[in-house]
Amino acid sequence: MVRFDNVGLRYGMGPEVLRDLTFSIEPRSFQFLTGPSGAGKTTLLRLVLLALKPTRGLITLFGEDVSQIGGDALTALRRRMGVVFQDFRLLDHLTTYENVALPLRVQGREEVSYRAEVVELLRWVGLGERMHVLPPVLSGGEKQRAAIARALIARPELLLADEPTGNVDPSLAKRLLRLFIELNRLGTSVIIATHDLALMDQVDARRLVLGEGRLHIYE
Ligand SMILES: Nc1ncnc2c1ncn2[C@@H]1O[C@H](COP(=O)(O)OP(=O)(O)OP(=O)(O)O)[C@@H](O)[C@H]1O
Repeated sequence: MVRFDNVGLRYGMGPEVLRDLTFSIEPRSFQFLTGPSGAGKTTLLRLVLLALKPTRGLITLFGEDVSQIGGDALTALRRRMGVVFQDFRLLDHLTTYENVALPLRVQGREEVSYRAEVVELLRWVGLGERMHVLPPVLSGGEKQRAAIARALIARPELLLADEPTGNVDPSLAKRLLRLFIELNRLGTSVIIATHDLALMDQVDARRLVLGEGRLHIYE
């Protein structure tokens, strides 16, 4: 569902941050993306999300060469992905509940059809008591859980998560990891970018390791 062929990326006139990446992400697969700080994990996720264009090489997403499509078709591809950003990107004027329900509202669904689902997921991530407050009053860990719930709610085909357990304690990190595994079991491909070795050790999953611009894959 994602294929990179000899992809390179540089920011402006800077050095190549990613060099000759060739790999693919299979449907229903689960993998970690890791490597030292500054290795390019966020950059790679932004390429998959179509938030950045490669400087060279070919990216194929859901079978489409992304350099050949634009506008509405790109928006349609993006909607098939769920994302947890490092900085959460919650909308401050919407409640926690409304933020999490947003992907379903965008799909044009009626609130009666999803209300119970959103409330159940919020309870699962421990935000049952916080669903009617605005994001500015949430703690860092609560924001992170709201961002995760928003990324999962529409059961995307591909989920990208950038350090999704960076702000929570180990027991909650374990619980959130179970949520990602459950989503994967239901058919979503999952890519989790993380530094957290203890988290990775909990699952026997493929590891994509970035270093010096190159990718090494451990199956
Ligand atoms: N917008 C940008 N403009 C210029 N350079 C950038 C930009 N974004 C990232 N970089 C550089 O690209 C390299 C890779 O950054 P990236 O954020 O992808 O790494 P990372 O592996 O996600 O790091 P971390 O684990 O610290 O989040 C770094 O050297 C960074 O300074």
